[in-house]
Amino acid sequence: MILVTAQEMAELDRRTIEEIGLPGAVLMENAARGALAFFERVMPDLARRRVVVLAGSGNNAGDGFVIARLLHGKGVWVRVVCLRPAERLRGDALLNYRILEKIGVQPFHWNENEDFSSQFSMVRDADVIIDALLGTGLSSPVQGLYRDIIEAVNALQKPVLAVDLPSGLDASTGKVLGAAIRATATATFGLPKVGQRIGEGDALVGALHVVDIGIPPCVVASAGVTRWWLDEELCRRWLSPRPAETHKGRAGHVCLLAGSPGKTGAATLASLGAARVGAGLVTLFVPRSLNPILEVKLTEAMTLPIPETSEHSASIAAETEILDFLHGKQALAVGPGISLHPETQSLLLRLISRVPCPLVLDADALTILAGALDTLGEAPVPVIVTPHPGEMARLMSCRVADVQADRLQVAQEFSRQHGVIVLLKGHRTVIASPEGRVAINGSGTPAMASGGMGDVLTGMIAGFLAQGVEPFQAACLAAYIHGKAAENVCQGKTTRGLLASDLLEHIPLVIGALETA
Ligand SMILES: NC(=O)C1=CN([C@@H]2O[C@H](COP(=O)(O)OP(=O)(O)OC[C@H]3O[C@@H](n4cnc5c(N)ncnc54)[C@H](O)[C@@H]3O)[C@@H](O)[C@H]2O)[C@H](O)CC1
Ligand SMILES: [K+]
Repeated sequence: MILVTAQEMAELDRRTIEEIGLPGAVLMENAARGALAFFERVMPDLARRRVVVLAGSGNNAGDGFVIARLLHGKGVWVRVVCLRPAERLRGDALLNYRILEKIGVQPFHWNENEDFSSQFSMVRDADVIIDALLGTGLSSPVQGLYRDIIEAVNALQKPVLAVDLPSGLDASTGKVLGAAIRATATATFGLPKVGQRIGEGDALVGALHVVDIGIPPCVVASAGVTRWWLDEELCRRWLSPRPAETHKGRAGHVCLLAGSPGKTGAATLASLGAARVGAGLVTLFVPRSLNPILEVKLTEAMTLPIPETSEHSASIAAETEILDFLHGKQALAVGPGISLHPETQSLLLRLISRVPCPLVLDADALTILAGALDTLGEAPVPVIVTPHPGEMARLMSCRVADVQADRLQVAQEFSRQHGVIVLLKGHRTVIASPEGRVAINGSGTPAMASGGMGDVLTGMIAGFLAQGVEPFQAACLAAYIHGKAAENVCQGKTTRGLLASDLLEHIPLVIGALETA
């Protein structure tokens, strides 16, 4: 599903109203009705609860007024508390404020000159609070009364149902501006906001539901937004079905350069990750003395013993043999466990500028690359780099905290700067492409924080590349399926003890579920 910023959503609203002719009041009515239907699913006994709607001064408040009207019509005990005078209301919000008055639901207006606690008692006595203070119109850090109310509501530890966004959350960045509501659930309108999926948004929205308010698909399509939330629906679209007459020669040949003493597991996991997403053939380039070990650890994947250094890592002498072998192959993954031996470093940098097939760089290859970023510009093929936050910080010469503070921006900046696809790992993995496409992964579990997970992912990306999936989508599919496989192993029962090798047999099952749904 597409993710939009506040500005993009406002433009979709504007075009729907001004160019298509759907009145704003209709959108508001659709928004409120859809939100209430979702809220009633989240809280089936809502009709028997005492509900307070907290209203601000814009159309988010307008949604709240309509929800109050609908609740009143169902005989629900509902009160509306406005933080701003009615004179501040405009347009559809004012229209629905007046309608509320006419049906006998007189909103209460907060008086900043009177005692906070006594006025707040109405909110404190409610069973459920509906947050219609601020939506996509948030334009500065909340302060004063808004901040006091938000912090007091959060302190109540009562169910809070957010209209469009938890108030105080920036829809475009996921940053909290001053203070933000911690919602039990959020009904958002039209399309999910990128800020609900990154930064602090993911935690603050609670259960998120997208309400169709009637924005025509043609308006969404013409907006040309290339930012996605990676979910089952999207991955199903991007995963082209395998033709019946496929044979292993048609499913691509993945090569990997991985492994060194003590790191044969990384090479094994990456090779099996490639095989498990359906690559036809897999060949692992491995330092000669380690070959007997990998011959035992691997069955389906082949190995090619290559010249090695005195420390049994890949040697610069392997360059010609590797490049010769790569002709006619469809993808190369380099990095898991290759070591930082100077000769291995030289081999990597020479391969990057000569490799004939799409290239995935991970782990030690990224550490080596941090000292030679210009090499990326010499790559004659698409390159996908898969840093975790620490490796991203080294590549960007910044602190890890800077990476994590703005993951989307950091990934997009590096991608554009170096012309590579960036898969920035972590909670909500981000995939960015040089031409501006970006995706946030919706799958995964904290149990994935264990060694080897990245090796499997690297192999999976290479495996999709080998099957002809275009690089951005290959990285996205691998990220989603990798996380979903981990979810399926854990089944919500654990957040620790998951082994990277546990994922392997679940990968084809996740793919199968995507293909058959
Ligand atoms: N997405 C859709 O198709 C629809 C969305 N709807 C709702 O409309 C809001 C956006 O409405 P807007 O009036 O632009 O903004 P808000 O209601 O979010 O608030 C703006 C309001 O608040 C004041 N304000 C801004 N920042 C602050 C602050 N830090 N502290 C205090 N007050 C602040 C600002 O001056 C304005 O007065 C969207 O979220 C949906 O809920 C439509 O209802 C239907 C179509
Ligand atoms: K809100």
